[in-house]
Amino acid sequence: MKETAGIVLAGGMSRRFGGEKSLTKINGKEMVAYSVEAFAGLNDIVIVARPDLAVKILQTRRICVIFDLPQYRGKGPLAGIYSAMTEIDAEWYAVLPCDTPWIKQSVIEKLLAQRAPEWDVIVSRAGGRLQPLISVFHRRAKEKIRAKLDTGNLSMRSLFEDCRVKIIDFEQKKWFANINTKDDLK
Ligand SMILES: Nc1nc2c(ncn2[C@@H]2O[C@H](COP(=O)(O)OP(=O)(O)OP(=O)(O)O)[C@@H](O)[C@H]2O)c(=O)[nH]1
Repeated sequence: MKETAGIVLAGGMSRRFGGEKSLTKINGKEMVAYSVEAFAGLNDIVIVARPDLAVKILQTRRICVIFDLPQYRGKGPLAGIYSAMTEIDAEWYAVLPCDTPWIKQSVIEKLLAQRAPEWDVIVSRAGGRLQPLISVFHRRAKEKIRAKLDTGNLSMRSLFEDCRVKIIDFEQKKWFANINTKDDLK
C-alpha cells in the first residue's frame, strides 16, 4: 500500500466553460498540469478524466490517467475520488480539481501535515468558504463515498456529515479560485 496518492479530478463535463477546460492553456500550460504540479511531493498521481479527453491528456503528460468506474460515470466528483481510490491502494489521498490554476504545493503540504488517526477528511477553507475538492481523504472514507454514490446522494457536504472532518483555513483566496467559464480566464 502507498502512503499518499494524489487524485486530479478532470472528469467533469465543463458545461459552463464549453470546451476542454482541463486542457485549456493558461500562461502556456494546461490547467490540469497546475494541479499535477501541486502534487510535486507525491510519487503516485492519477488523473480521473473523461474517456474522450484521456487520450489527449496522455499525449501531453506522462502520468496515470483513468476513467470513472462505469457504474458511477456521470455522478460527479465523488465518482472520480472513488474510482481513483479503487485504482491506487493508498492510506491517504490528496484531491484537487483540474480548474484551480493558482493552487500551490504549499496548500497540499499544509493539508497533508494534518494527517492523523482521528480524521477521515482534511478539507481546506479559503475566505470562509469550504473547498471540498481541495482536500485529503483517508482510505476509511472510501466505503462512505461508495454508500453516497449507491444512494445517489452525491453532495460533498452530505459526505462530510458522515466523516470526522478537520478544516484548515487559508487566507489566500486567490490560490483557490476556480475557472468555471471562459470569462473567469480574463
Ligand atoms: N472524475 C470526475 N471528475 C468530475 C466529475 N464531475 C466533475 N468533476 C471534476 O470536479 C471538478 C469540479 O467540477 P465542476 O466545476 O463542479 O463541474 P465541471 O464539469 O467542471 O463544469 P460544469 O459542467 O460547468 O459544472 C472539476 O475538476 C471536474 O473535472 C465526474 O463525474 N468525474
